[in-house]
Amino acid sequence: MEFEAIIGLEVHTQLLTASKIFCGCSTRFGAPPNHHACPVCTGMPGSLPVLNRRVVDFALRLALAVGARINPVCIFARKHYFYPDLPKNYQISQYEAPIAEGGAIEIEVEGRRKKIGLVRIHMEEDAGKLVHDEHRPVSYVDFNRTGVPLLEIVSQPDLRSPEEAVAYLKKLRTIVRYLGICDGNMEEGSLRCDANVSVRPKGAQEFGVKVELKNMNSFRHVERALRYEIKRQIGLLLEGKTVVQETRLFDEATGTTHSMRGKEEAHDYRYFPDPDLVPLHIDEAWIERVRAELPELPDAKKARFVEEYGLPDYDAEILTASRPLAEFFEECVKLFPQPKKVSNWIMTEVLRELNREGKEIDETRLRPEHVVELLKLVEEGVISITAAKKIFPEVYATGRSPGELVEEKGLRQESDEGALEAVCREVLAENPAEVEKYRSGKKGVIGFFVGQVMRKTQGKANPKLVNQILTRLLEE
Ligand SMILES: Nc1ncnc2c1ncn2[C@@H]1O[C@H](COP(=O)(O)OP(=O)(O)OP(=O)(O)O)[C@@H](O)[C@H]1O
Ligand SMILES: [Mg+2]
Ligand SMILES: [Mg+2]
Repeated sequence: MEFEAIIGLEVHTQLLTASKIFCGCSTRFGAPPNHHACPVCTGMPGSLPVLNRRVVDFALRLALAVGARINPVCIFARKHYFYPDLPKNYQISQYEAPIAEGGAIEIEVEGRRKKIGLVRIHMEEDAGKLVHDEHRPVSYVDFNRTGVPLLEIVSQPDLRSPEEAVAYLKKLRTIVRYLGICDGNMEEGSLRCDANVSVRPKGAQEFGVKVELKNMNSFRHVERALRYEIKRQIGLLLEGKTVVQETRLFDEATGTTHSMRGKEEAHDYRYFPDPDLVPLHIDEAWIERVRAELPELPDAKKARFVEEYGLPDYDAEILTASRPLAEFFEECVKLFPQPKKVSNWIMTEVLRELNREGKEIDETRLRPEHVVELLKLVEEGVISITAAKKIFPEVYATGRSPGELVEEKGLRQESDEGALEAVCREVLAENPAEVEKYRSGKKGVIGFFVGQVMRKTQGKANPKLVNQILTRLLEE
């Protein structure tokens, strides 16, 4: 029997606002514990929350970017649960009437495009952090994160494989980064994902019982957790057992999932409208103000790169996956209007360095001028492409000028015609048999001659020029 997986993701994104969602405390990461906490975010009696307007702006940006319907009146609700990281004993979230509903995110897996529907986007506050002492039976609580604004983005159960789930997550991360509303760092927890997954016999209409997976802090973990869980559920069904609805934690050491708790029903949260926060009215003018400031989004940018620069889909996809990278590319093309050459360089040499360091282009010393200077040096025959590749890592690491490094390392190509012709004549004189072959029609031996010239010049001869000179001498 064949099975298919059904996956829906709940993604939490921490917003890049300066202050928290309902108070003026800083959201800056890395302060000593409990230095960004006040009566409001720690839920002291008598304190009152005041909504941060910027959070709404950010939520609207995302809603518009994914084509969601914005609710003209949205409501904050209390979601009750008892856990020490949330001192109020409820989380301010949204339940009925979230800020936006519907919309979709387009993904591409193995060349196939697919729209993944969204259920809703809502605003809420983050909980604090529990720190467990390894040596003593003690836990500490840090409220710096309590009240940091989050957007929760809930997808429809439209995903059918771990690969699709990862593609969706990556796309969502690209979008929030483009919008400048979240840094999308999964390791640091500014983008977190709960994955809901069930399996059913292929062709069945009804969904199976779902399990919610937590504790995956990288794309790889999401993929591994889902893969394991799908296998586990299929195994149960094949044995005639049933899947229980529950929350399971991913264990990265073993690549498995284990039960954390049975899934409480939504009504256990006793949601009700927060009486301290009035319903939020969002008028057209507000929406239009936000819309006017939206940047070009990844899909549009990709289409434009194909259209305007004549790039293959593949290049455009990779270059636009990061907004700073796309901007870097365009800066280069302005100075060196050969898009494919620029793209090739970025997709190989530049991305190799970035991936190795796990960095974004704007976190490095590399500037568009560096890449352009290198490409021009190659174009003008001053250095070989091999030499350009050789010095690039140093340009990248130090931000030094390629021209300077070329001189310092003596990588300048020999482009003096007279000098090169002398070497060419030498090579031809030393290889009369090969010359005969050439003259009898075996033009391919020219490669051999070029190789010999390169050897005699320690690789510094300009190969294009050598080729020209050799052809001229041989045809004489
Ligand atoms: N049978 C199913 N199999 C897989 N995924 C499902 C199934 N049914 C629902 N889902 C997905 O589960 C997710 C449910 O998220 P939602 O936030 O609505 O509820 P919740 O998980 O109960 O709430 P909470 O925010 O408290 O965790 C959605 O992404 C939805 O697409
Ligand atoms: Mg949810
Ligand atoms: Mg959930």
